[in-house]
Amino acid sequence: MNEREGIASPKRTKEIIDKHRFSFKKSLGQNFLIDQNILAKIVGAADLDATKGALEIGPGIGALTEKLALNAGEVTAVEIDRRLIPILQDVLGPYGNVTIRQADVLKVDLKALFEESFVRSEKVSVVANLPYYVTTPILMKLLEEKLPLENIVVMIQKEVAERMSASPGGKEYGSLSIAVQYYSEPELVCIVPRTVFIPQPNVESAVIRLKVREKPPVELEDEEHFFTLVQASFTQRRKTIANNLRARYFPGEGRERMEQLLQEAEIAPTRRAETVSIEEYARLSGIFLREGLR
Ligand SMILES: C[S@@+](CC[C@H](N)C(=O)[O-])C[C@H]1O[C@@H](n2cnc3c(N)ncnc32)[C@H](O)[C@@H]1O
Repeated sequence: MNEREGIASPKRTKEIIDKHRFSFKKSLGQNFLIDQNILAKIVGAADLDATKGALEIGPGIGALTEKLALNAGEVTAVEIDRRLIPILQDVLGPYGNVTIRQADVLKVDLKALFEESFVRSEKVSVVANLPYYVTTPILMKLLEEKLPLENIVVMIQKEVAERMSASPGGKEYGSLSIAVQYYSEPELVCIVPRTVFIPQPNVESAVIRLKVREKPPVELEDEEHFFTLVQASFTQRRKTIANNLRARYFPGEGRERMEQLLQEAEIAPTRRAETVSIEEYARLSGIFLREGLR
């Protein structure tokens, strides 16, 4: 192998694909990276060293896995497509610190996987070029399971990255921004053109880093209640928060009580959900719980 090019060059990728007669499956979000600079940016953003572990989701033919093997201590890669396993074993053979697992990451017991895979690592990060059809379920699973993670550095659809990192006040800000920001501090690393993939995806991409929080930014009595209330607030984006919440919590009743509760949380009832901060939603959730509104 040409060490400078690594696996991710158009020529090398084509050689591997031809050798193994591999055909891409669109349904599995298979768009492989063929650009060394983007790979370097992804790995750089994860802040890895030999004392740290890396979990990759969807290694494909191993372009990013190879960089992780060179930059981290223990590396585990979970790939759903059985046809890729012999290819990965072939191309990653020279690296003794990589373990390949064939599985659907959404069905994996991640806590058990972490215990088995990262015995020597002081910290672990997830680093991946994610399959776009399941980006949000994968990220929410990683965050909600409260795994001992340092960073999650992922290539995702640009539009989703913008929603995850949006601040209150804009049209990108919604329940996804709030969920992701409750568990992590997102930062957009770079925008990525379609031309660095084989085959090229239909959408623009971005690399985002989620620095996983040790402690949430707000203290909640009941996380489930908070997220239900946030979802309900965004039911119809054109409506005010008062109208959306009234429809969910007091269907058919007058607006007065709803307005009082919002005012108690220092949220003007005429505001829209997209202007309300995490702190304000947390306050409102506490007030609703006190009133028995579930
Ligand atoms: C966008 S490609 C990235 C491939 C490679 N990491 C790269 O950057 O070139 C996404 C990969 O995720 C795999 N994949 C799709 N769904 C998956 C799932 N539920 N669990 C694990 N891997 C999955 C696909 O087979 C594919 O290899």
